[in-house]
Amino acid sequence: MIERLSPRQVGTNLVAALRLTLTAAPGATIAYALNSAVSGLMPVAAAWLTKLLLDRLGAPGAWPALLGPVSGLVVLGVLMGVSPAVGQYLHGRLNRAVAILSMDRLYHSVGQLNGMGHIEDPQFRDQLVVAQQAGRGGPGRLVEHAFGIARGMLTLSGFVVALFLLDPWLALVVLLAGAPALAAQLRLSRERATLLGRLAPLERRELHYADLLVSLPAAKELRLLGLGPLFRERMVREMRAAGGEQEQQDRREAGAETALAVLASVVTGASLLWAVWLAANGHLTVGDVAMLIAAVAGVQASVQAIVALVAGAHEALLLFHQFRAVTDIGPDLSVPEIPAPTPVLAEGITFTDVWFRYGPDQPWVLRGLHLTIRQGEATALVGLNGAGKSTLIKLLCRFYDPTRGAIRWDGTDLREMDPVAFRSRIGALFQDFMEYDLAVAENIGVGDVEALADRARITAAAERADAHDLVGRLPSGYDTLLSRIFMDDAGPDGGRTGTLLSGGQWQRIALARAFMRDRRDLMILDEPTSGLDPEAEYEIHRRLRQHRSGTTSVLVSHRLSAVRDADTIVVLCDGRVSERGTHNQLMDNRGPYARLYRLQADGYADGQTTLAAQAS
Ligand SMILES: Nc1ncnc2c1ncn2[C@@H]1O[C@H](COP(=O)(O)OP(=O)(O)OP(=O)(O)O)[C@@H](O)[C@H]1O
Repeated sequence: MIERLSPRQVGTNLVAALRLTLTAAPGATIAYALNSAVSGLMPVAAAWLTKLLLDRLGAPGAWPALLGPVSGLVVLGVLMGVSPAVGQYLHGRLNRAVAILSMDRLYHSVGQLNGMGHIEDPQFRDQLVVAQQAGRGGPGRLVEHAFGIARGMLTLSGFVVALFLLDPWLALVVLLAGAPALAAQLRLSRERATLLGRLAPLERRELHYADLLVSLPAAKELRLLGLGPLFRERMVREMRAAGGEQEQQDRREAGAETALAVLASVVTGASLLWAVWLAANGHLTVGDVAMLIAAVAGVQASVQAIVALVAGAHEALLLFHQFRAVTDIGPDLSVPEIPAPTPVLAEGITFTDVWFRYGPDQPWVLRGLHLTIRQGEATALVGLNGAGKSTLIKLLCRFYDPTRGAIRWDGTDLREMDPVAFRSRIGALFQDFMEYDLAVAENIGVGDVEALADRARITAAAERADAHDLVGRLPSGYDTLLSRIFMDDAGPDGGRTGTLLSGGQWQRIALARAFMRDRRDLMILDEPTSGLDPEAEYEIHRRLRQHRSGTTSVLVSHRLSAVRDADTIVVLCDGRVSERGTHNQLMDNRGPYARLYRLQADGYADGQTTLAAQAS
């Protein structure tokens, strides 16, 4: 998953990271660069001043001449003490600003995914995990490493020049001794980055099990079925697998670093011997020896620091590349440069020979479906489990494009429209609606974000969904926090726990959310009353009938009594329309609809007979 980068990719990623930091924190970036440059030159300056001091110490009456190097060393000492603290502060500031900007960009790009294809793709989700990790500290780390390398290069060049002046051969040997370290660290950093990619699926599964163990929706089944130990054991298994991979990597790193440390010590020892031998034979002064020792140690320290920084930068670069792969991914549904307008629906929506499957390796769900949803009519979709009703709804919202065939809005193919503009024409209640950990008013208001603060519209939507009375009974009415995982600390008395609703009560809130968009062209209701008690269900359907005149609606329901007065009932079977018509027409047809309807009606009749028998 994490591949080798070409020099061009290295360059573009570095430029992109620098641009990101300059946008996020221009002042801190420039100050950090200057601080790095100053701190890079300080060790060399200190070594030269020490050499000067030592050489002048031997000369008679040298006191005035000593003042220069001494005061230089004092100033350097102060700078050396201050520079790391300043660097750390600037780095923290830079990192925080970059993390905010990169996470904002990452989630902006994820928000640009206009379909469901990528978000349901496990490979993309793994890539997303790496990008999330890289986005938080990655770009900042990359720039920090890049400046660190520049700082190290400055120190290194200073010491190399000094060493060359004293002994060119020694300079060459010390420099060459850094080459194996560079090669080894580059290899290790690539391995570390690849490891992150391999760990992503393990970590996602581990988090999934950990989440299940404390999740509120799973809590009941977990306790009743005793699933805790099973999921805990699976979580630990994923952690062990990830830990095993990390352990192997750590072992390789420890081995390589030990070998490199031994090599460095051998080079230092040999250079020291060489310097002492030269001094003993009168080729070097005491100051030269001090400079040579400082230069050998300085070159080695800066080569080591550069090698470690290059390796770190390499790893950060590979991760940043993944981050950019996600931020540059672009929309997963094609949108023409100049999209067709999305006019008010005048005639209807047509499905022409629509074939659809969720992926090339998945079975066909819709198989040559022809359907017309006429403007102003109520169309009901019925069919057995897995017949493709929810899939049809998802295509109707353009969460996916048909694999073959076309869906047209008043004759315009949905693919020619901008999905965002198109979806703003639709109101929907999905079978798997969301229960947001927000206040009631917000839970309803998000149905039309522009009206989030419009209490009158929120109340009207709640009244239509038969939810107003229920909200009135909650501790803070529309301001009640619907959550058991957050405290409601925004209220006047603060620190109150939130409230949890029943399934049917939640469904009414979700229905009210859908009604926030009731002036749109198309209202989609996928099993809107499945969790409601019979009285509430009757009431909601009565209101739906009352309000739907003139609006176009698509209703999916297994409760056939709820769909019997739709203008058209469409029966889906095996991804095709098997019959369509009004309730009476379909009953006369004696086809699948009539059979299902009788089955349900008989169930109720049997129940009534039994109840009557029990009563008598
Ligand atoms: N995201 C998905 N990825 C892969 N396959 C899917 C996905 N969603 C649904 N399917 C498959 O598509 C088929 C049709 O599912 P769909 O949810 O459309 O049926 P349905 O008629 O709404 O069923 P139900 O009455 O149970 O809600 C099923 O076989 C299901 O496994």
